[in-house]
Amino acid sequence: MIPVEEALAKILSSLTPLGAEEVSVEAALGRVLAEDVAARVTQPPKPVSAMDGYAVKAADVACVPATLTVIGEAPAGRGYQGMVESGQAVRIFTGAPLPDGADSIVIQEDTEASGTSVTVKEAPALGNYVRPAGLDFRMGDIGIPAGKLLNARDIGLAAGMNHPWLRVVRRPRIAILATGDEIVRPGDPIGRDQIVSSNALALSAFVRGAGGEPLVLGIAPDEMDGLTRMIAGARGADLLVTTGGASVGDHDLIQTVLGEAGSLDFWKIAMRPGKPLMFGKINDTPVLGLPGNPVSSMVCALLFLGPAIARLLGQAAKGPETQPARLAADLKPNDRRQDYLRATLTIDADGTMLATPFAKQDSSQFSLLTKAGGLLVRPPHDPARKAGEIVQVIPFRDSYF
Ligand SMILES: Nc1nc2c(c(=O)[nH]1)N[C@H]1C(S)=C(S)[C@@H](COP(=O)(O)OP(=O)(O)OC[C@H]3O[C@@H](n4cnc5c(N)ncnc54)[C@H](O)[C@@H]3O)O[C@H]1N2
Ligand code: MOO
Repeated sequence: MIPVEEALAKILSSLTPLGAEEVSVEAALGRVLAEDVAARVTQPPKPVSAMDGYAVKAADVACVPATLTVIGEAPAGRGYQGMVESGQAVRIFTGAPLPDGADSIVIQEDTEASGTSVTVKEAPALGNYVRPAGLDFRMGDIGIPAGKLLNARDIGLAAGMNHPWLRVVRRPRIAILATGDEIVRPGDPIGRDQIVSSNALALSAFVRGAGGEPLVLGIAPDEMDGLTRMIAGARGADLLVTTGGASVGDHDLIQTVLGEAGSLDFWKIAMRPGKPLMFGKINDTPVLGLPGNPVSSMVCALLFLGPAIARLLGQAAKGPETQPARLAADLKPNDRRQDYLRATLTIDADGTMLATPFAKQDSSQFSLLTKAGGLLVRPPHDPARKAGEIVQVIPFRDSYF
């Protein structure tokens, strides 16, 4: 058996980041930026008012009250064209350009208007409520660095920097193939001795959440010809993910089929759940073969598929992060496999995270994976643990997992 880290390193070393494509800025949420976003405008382009009021010369109103002649109006988007001379003011609104000759804004609450004149009652400091040109950014400033996963704030800044289109890393195309004569798609007639497939759709959701483009190929039978034909559907994908048929049974054919058409390593990984895992290539498409047990396939997705997608997206590719938590139940000594126990995670009175592993941990129990708040990680040969001891957990933080 090989350790989890070794398997992950092998997978990552055989994947290379994908190229870029252009998408509209509004379609770029959740995409990875392929090149720096530099401002194509200066914002604000010229000095503008930050308040509704009057544009004045500060020197004119150093002694208050002071009465000025209102010579015109500057609404946002349509600035005053003339020059403000001594003794004059321009009625101005938030976002409007500061008229030539004016240097400060008096807010309307500090004035009294009467016909074509205005009396200023509070003296403004020089530059009061004036936003200088380039206060936010200047032409050429780098707003968002390449490699950033774009969120709504980034979309706003990129749009404000005048980018209708952005170059982003192409979404990894991940083909997903479930295998097994015993499984049917949800909603299809369920034959005698058959069960409903959960893995392919769970993996599809996982891929989408992680930034990939899933393509569910369907369910391949436990028979060479059918399996070979279904695998051919993965042509053009950046990665083929299979579930089931990874073990040593007579009907576990994935390894044989893939091995004949490409190259495939079969590993036993020192982890539970998720011991049998395959990795290799077929027709130059990398293949990740996950175990069929539903919880094993999802834990393997979290540990291996997530980082693999991150690598294809050119992002830092590493396993999920752990954090300390206080154990809420005693645990027996662990054997040589690294354990990933489904656990509820709660916060106790002093703010410490409390991990309560479920008593049953069979890798067929998807319902417990959904109830869990995270995985309690136990290293190989971890000694018996008592409630109250500190352990490491992987909280399910990603909104899509
Ligand atoms: N003699 C041994 N038997 C097994 C070993 C072993 O080392 N020696 N390993 C066990 C472990 S650990 C695992 S994990 C499983 C992995 O088995 P496979 O990857 O070959 O998967 P299958 O046999 O096809 O299925 C296992 C289990 O999962 C159910 N399944 C399969 N696909 C789906 C799906 N899409 N949705 C829902 N459930 C699915 C399937 O019906 C089986 O119950 O092997 C152990 N055996
Ligand atoms: O790896 Mo299996 O996942 O222990 O059931």
